[in-house]
Amino acid sequence: MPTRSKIIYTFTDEAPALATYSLLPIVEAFAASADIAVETSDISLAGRILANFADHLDADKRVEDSLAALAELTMQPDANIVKLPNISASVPQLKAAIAELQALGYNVPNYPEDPQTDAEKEIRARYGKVLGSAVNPVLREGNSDRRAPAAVKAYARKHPHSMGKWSKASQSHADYMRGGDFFSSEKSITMEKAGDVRLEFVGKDGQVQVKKQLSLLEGEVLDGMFMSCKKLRDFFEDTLQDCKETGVMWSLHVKATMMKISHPIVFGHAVSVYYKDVFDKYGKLFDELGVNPNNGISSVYDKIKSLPASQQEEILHDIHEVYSHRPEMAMVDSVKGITNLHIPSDVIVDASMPAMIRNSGQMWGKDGKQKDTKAVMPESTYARIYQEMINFCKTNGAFDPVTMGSVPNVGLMAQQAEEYGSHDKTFEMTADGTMRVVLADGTVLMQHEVEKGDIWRACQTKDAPIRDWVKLAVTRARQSNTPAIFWLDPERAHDRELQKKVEKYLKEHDLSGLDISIMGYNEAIRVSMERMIRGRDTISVTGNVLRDYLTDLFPIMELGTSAKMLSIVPLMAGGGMYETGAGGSAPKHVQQLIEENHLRWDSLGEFLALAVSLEETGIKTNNAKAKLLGKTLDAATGKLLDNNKSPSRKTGELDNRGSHFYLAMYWAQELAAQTEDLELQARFAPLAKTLTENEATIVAELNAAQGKPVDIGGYYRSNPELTSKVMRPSQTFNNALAALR
Ligand SMILES: NC(=O)C1=CN([C@@H]2O[C@H](COP(=O)(O)OP(=O)(O)OC[C@H]3O[C@@H](n4cnc5c(N)ncnc54)[C@H](OP(=O)(O)O)[C@@H]3O)[C@@H](O)[C@H]2O)C=CC1
Ligand SMILES: O=C(O)CCC(=O)C(=O)O
Ligand SMILES: [Mg+2]
Repeated sequence: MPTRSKIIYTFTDEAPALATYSLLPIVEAFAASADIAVETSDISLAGRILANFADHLDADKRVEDSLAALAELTMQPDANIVKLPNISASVPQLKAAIAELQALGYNVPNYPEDPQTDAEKEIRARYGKVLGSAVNPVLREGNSDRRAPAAVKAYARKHPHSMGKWSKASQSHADYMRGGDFFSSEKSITMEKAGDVRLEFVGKDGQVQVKKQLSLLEGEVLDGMFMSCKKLRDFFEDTLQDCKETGVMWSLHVKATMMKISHPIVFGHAVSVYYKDVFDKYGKLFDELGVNPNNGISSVYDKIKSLPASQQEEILHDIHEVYSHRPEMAMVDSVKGITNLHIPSDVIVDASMPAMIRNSGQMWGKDGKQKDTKAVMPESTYARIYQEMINFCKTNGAFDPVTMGSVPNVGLMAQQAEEYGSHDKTFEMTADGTMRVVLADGTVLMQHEVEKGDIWRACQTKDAPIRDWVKLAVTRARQSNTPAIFWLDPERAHDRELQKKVEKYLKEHDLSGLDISIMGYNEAIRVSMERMIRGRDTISVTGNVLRDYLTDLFPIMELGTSAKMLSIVPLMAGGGMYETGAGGSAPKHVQQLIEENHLRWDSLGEFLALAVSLEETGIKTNNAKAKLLGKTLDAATGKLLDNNKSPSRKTGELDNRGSHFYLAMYWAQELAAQTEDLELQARFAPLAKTLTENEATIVAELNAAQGKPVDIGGYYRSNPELTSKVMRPSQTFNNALAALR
């Protein structure tokens, strides 16, 4: 008998966490038959807060630091982790989670927005570890392989999702800075040998302030770049004037969650430029109150609550006045009056831009109607790809999911590559001067003249992940017999350094019969789209940010959502992490569950990830039963797609729980029908029979639960008993599953 192996199933937030309450009992029951333990690991936002403040909690309320344990596991060759998406918290979300935990009796400290004392600074630093994208960069000790499996693509062709029509007259477009942004100032070097560098600021008075010391490895690529605060603010003002003149709606698309230091600052400038009159008039008062535009206009609403009613009304009146002379702004929720600038985590570029493009290039205005939009994305580095796609749709019309090919991605992300690892090397300048990168021997590697308010950052990309990324690209090209394009822009200093390495490492592989090329971003996306509308597939091999953007952009066009992607992270130490989908944690879905007890979250990403995870367990531990479980799970998923048993968006129809029931039934049927393993056949035959015979009863029980509000006792840390009850409402199904054990 093989040794008992372990799959770690992460417990996260929002919709995927809710889905876990229903899916995990099924997975545990099936996996046990192959002697596999499925262990959960709580990396939810609430869990991470508690783990970081264990010393503030009573002994019975302490939790272990699961993220740290998982991070260690990624370095082990036997790691097998199914990673669901988690909240990357903005400051307002973090504060809401803290308040909820405090109300539940957890004695965690308040978030110090303006820390003064050493104690406050220490608390703030600890919360800094929880803020923003704090999980993925820690666990992603491998590069990324994301694609639509054949069965999923076939499903999308058979049941195409709706696509908004494109008009040649559409005024929608992407707008980005033409100078003064990171792209314009990027400098890049490759370390010839390992060495220490200092990132330092030299003031006008010659004073040197060391901001950060880094130990760089041989072959490591280091970039430095900055965004001019003045030019950014001028750019925002210009975009607003342009919208005012042309009548096009204004929207902002950044990634304040993942780019947790630089993008909230960019977002904050957008807020204080759009509402300039208000910030000019009340600047001093807002400073006293602690208003922070980086947290959105909601920060004003929040902080003025302490003022007398009349003064609050005056400020609200002035905010309202702004709308009369500023262009219309895209809404997140027009019914509730929540705009694009409300909080920084509502509009996240990787998901928001494809949603807009899929929607005829339009977003929703304050009257709830769709309108042409200027999509403002200050950083021009990557914004141009969206303009290319918009142009393409204007010329060729919307993409057709029935005929279009696919653009899978091989993304460089291991060891916090590129911008996504830049947070501890990102600084908002407090004075005019020079930022420079200096070797230990005093050699200046690069420098930039900066002004107060500018955002300067450095990015690191290690050599080993680059080499691994090239290998992964060649492997995928070979295995899928698909052309692969490295998206490397000759205009970018960083990409020129990368290109040298790509050319070098490609030589390590047998490339015979493969079609591998290197292109700038504009050309790469154009060629990929031209091939795509002719039904052809093209692998995009990209850096970390494009990985993120493209793995929502193309899947949302092809499949309607990125949740249906197979997302594998072959860990460099030999283990595997299987991410579910490429999308997020869908907060709107939780709202629908609470109001109507319907969960439209599609767990397809979880099904796909689990099948690979089981198969890998089987291969690595020589466990034939595990392999068979993986194979039959894949077949069951195919059947589920074929029979259209994915969750519906409408309350009263099959939802997440119903789709889990069908998965279990098809999986049991597959196991009962196979003859490779008679023990498994005998074990699952009774379950297959019970579920098949009781299909109508179970679906009726599941659907009958819907339509009424439910209480799960919390948002960030819901009550496990209440949530489990809500997520497992069919007694017939629960009993059948229990009988398997
Ligand atoms: N890997 C990770 O850990 C990731 C985490 N995130 C986090 O997720 C949160 C929300 O991010 P956001 O950018 O708004 O994007 P999401 O990907 O959560 O949502 C965008 C929309 O996509 C649809 N969608 C996404 N996943 C599914 C699914 N499994 N089933 C059905 N529909 C789905 C939903 O559309 P509709 O509402 O129309 O049904 C949803 O509203 C943030 O906290 C973000 O940081 C984001 C990306 C990755
Ligand atoms: O970690 C995050 O905040 C988001 C990750 C993400 O969007 C992705 O990897 O596609
Ligand atoms: Mg993403």
